[in-house]
Amino acid sequence: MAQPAVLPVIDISRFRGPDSDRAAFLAELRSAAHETGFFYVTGHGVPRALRDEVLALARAFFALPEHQRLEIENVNSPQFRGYTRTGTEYTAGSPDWREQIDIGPERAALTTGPGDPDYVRLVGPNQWPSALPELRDTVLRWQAEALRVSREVLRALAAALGQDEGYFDQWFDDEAAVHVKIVHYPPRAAQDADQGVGAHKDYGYLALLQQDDIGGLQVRREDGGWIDAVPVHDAFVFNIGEMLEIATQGYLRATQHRVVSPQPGVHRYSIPFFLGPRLDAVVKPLLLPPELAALSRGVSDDPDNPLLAAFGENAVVGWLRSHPRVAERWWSDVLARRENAR
Ligand SMILES: O=C(O)CCC(=O)C(=O)O
Ligand SMILES: [Fe+2]
Repeated sequence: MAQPAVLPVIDISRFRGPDSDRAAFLAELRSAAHETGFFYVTGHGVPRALRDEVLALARAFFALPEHQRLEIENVNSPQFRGYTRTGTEYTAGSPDWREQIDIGPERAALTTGPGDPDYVRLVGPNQWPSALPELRDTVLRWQAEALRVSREVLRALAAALGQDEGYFDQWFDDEAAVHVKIVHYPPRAAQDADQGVGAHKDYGYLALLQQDDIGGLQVRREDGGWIDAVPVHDAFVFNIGEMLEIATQGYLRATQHRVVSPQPGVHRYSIPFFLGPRLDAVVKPLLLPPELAALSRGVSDDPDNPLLAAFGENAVVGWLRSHPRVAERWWSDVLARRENAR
């Protein structure tokens, strides 16, 4: 099969358009999601002003003096929310050259008892910088819009897979475990040190990305080459997460991608949004129409990073692994219990 050089563009407003166009729209979406697992989404209705505002605030936050960024460092947060410095996150054994803020659903922490699952401790408030008070309101509005658009894309995907469009809805209510990152990729430190973020797949169901106009995101092709996800005006980049790969037994695929660091003197800002379900969600394989099931490729599970069908436990394992300092400070009892159980 010829390898695509550019990612397909999906106009999501066609999903609510004339009935006569529905089958063609769903076929386009299905092939974009099955073949590359990455596509641009236009027609999403997120106001330009909000998208500009959130990027402008991202630039303003990362321009703050370090002590003001560290005011919201994630070690302060039992829920892994807040700021992480450049070079402290690793992908495939090498440090990623980016700094970021992790933001989740804005909720009060729950009081937990001995019988509660560990994931209940992931529920809680975000941290917001006192030096940039506007950030909270703007990011929460953007988060709500990203949730709206990604749920709509998920409904369209359910329909494209021969299900009722509400098939996934029960796991994606107001308690869905969504995750926003606000990311700054500083210029590369040396010409060959270009790992903004190393090659990886996203977990969750879908990821939505708002990027600025610098570029650097690359998507793995089947033949091992890379496609540049060049910035497209007014479009979000969408990709399939590992949970949808599991649910479709590999009919949809979570494609690897990476970010190449900007050139010296150039800074890139991006805002990824990961659509996770409720923490108590359990992923069940869906029953695909036979003609699609015949094209399922199975789930490509990594023995170093096994995927669990129970979403909340998956999230706990992922956070404990990726932020050991937060884990030691706030989750030492859980770590000890898990260690003893091995
Ligand atoms: O910043 C980007 O362009 C993509 C980031 C990404 O892939 C991630 O954070 O998972
Ligand atoms: Fe990613």
